[in-house]
Formats: sequence, C-alpha cells, structure tokens
Amino acid sequence: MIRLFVSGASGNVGRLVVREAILRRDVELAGGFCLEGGQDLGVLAGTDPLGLMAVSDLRVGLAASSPDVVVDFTSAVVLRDHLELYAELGLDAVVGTTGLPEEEIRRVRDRVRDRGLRLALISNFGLGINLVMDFLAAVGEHYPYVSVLERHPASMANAPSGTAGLLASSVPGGSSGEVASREVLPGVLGGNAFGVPVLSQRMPYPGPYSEHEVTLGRQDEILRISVTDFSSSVYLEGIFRAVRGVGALPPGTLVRRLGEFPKE
Ligand SMILES: NC(=O)C1=CN([C@@H]2O[C@H](COP(=O)(O)OP(=O)(O)OC[C@H]3O[C@@H](n4cnc5c(N)ncnc54)[C@H](O)[C@@H]3O)[C@@H](O)[C@H]2O)C=CC1
Ligand SMILES: O=C(O)C1=N[C@H](C(=O)O)C[C@H](O)C1
Repeated sequence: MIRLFVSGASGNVGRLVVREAILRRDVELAGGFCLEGGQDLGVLAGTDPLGLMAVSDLRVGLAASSPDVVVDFTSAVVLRDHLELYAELGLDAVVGTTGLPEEEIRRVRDRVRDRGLRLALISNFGLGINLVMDFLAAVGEHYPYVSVLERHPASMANAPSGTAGLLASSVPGGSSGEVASREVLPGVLGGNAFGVPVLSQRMPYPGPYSEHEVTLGRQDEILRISVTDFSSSVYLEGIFRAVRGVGALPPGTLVRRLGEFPKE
C-alpha cells in the first residue's frame, strides 16, 4: 500500500488524484495540501467526507502524514520551493506542475543525482501526448522541419505549455530546415524550444482544455499530428503509473517522460 500525499488537492487535476486515491486499493490517501486548506479531502474530491482535512501549510502536512509518495499539481509560482521541500524531506515525488525553465530543471537533475532522490517531473501524463513523443523520437530525424502549436484556455498560467517543450525536446536534432522569412513582427515565427519553433494560442475554451499540434515537414511532404484533451481525467492513468513506479527507480533518478518507467 502506497501512502500518497496530494499537493494541489483542490485543483482540476489534484481533486481527481484525491478521488482516485480514495477509490484505489493499492493506494492510501495520507493527506493533501491546497492554498485554501481546511476542507475535507473527500468533499473536495466529490465523495463522502473522510474526516481528513486539506492543510494550507505543506511542510506541516507532510510532517504530520509521513507519506511514501507526494503528487504535485500546483503552480509554477511555488514549484521551486515545493521541489526543494520534497528533496529536503527525501520524499519520492511525482510532479505534474509545469513552468520551470529548462536551466533550472538541469539544477534539479543535479540535486536529485547528488542526494540520491527519486523524482518524476513529467509535463504531460496523457496517453496521446506520450505516444506522440515516442513517435517523434522514432521518426523525427526524417523531417528537417518541425513546429509545435499549442492551444489552451486564456486562464492558463504559462506560455508555452510544458508539454510543448517536451514535444520539441522529443525530436532528435530539432528543426534544421532553412526558413528564409525575416520576422517583420518580432517573435511571429514562434519561440525557440530545443531548436524547434513553438507557438502558443490562448482562447476562452471552457473547462480544462489542452491541444497540441506537431507539424513535421520534408520535401513535398507534410505530416501533421494533434492531440486534444477535454478533461483532466486523461492524466490519471499516467499519474498512477508514476506513483506505482517512482519508488522502484534507482536512487538519483529524474524521469521526464512516462516512457522512462519500465513496462509493468
Ligand atoms: N503534467 C500534466 O499532465 C499536467 C500538468 N498540469 C499542470 O499542473 C498544474 C496545476 O494544474 P490545475 O490542476 O489545472 O491547476 P488549478 O489551478 O486547478 O489547481 C491548482 C492547485 O494548486 C494550488 N495552488 C495554486 N496556486 C498556489 C500557490 N501560489 N501556492 C500554493 N498552492 C497553490 C491550489 O490551491 C489548487 O489546489 C499547472 O502547472 C498545470 O499546467 C495540468 C494538467 C496536466
Ligand atoms: O494547465 C494545463 O491545462 C495543462 N498543463 C500542462 C502543460 O503545461 O503542458 C499539460 C497540459 O497541457 C494541460
């Protein structure tokens, strides 16, 4: 039985993780943190009251509940502090929160290695995106032109999405095809992630909505593939795969994609 603590227990994803932890037999809900605090975790998750309250002080909550694994779906604003706290406490962590710059993730990787920690820092737990990443790794070398476009609700905290960066990083060699266009409007060709142009579009889409489109090009051929997710429930299967797998990783391991976990 894995004792699980959920950071971001009142959020779109966190609430579903709490609910799933309550329902599953292989996991025991140890506790939860959210900004608001004070609410019953069962009520937050839409089930019967559990008598287990969400806390608004993460350090206190973790000390009181002694979890085996912490899952984090909070905010980029606190991600750095949360990762430091999990490291300080030596906790196995599954983190879906995005928005940490790559140079900082490199420092996190060093800390994980030096302190013998186990961390899954995965920008997208959805099946479709993970399949596309595997596909890009396999075929990307055949396509010199690559572009990533992502669409999210106007309320999305960051641009680009963490997933857009992950998709860009999946293409070996990035986008090497020559583009002659001079940017008359600075940035109009997109930001650069791992040598791949990335474009973000924000619209008032209702509810959790996530769309990623990757376009690959070579002479006389364009290959376009897109994944659209309409609910945060698409992430649950992958999150719990990581929850089950993180404790079995060798100490000092940082995992960035679901595919890095051994097949179950
Ligand atoms: N890796 C993945 O597959 C996915 C990642 N995400 C990412 O996960 C994060 C959370 O997403 P949602 O659940 O949609 O967010 P949300 O806004 O619905 O929930 C955020 C949660 O974190 C807490 N929180 C917010 N700001 C905070 C702060 N400053 N300090 C402490 N706690 C704070 C809130 O109380 C709430 O419980 C975002 O970074 C999002 O991009 C979202 C979906 C899938
Ligand atoms: O905030 C979201 O909604 C999402 N965030 C993740 C990201 O930043 O990539 C995953 C997905 O795009 C939904």
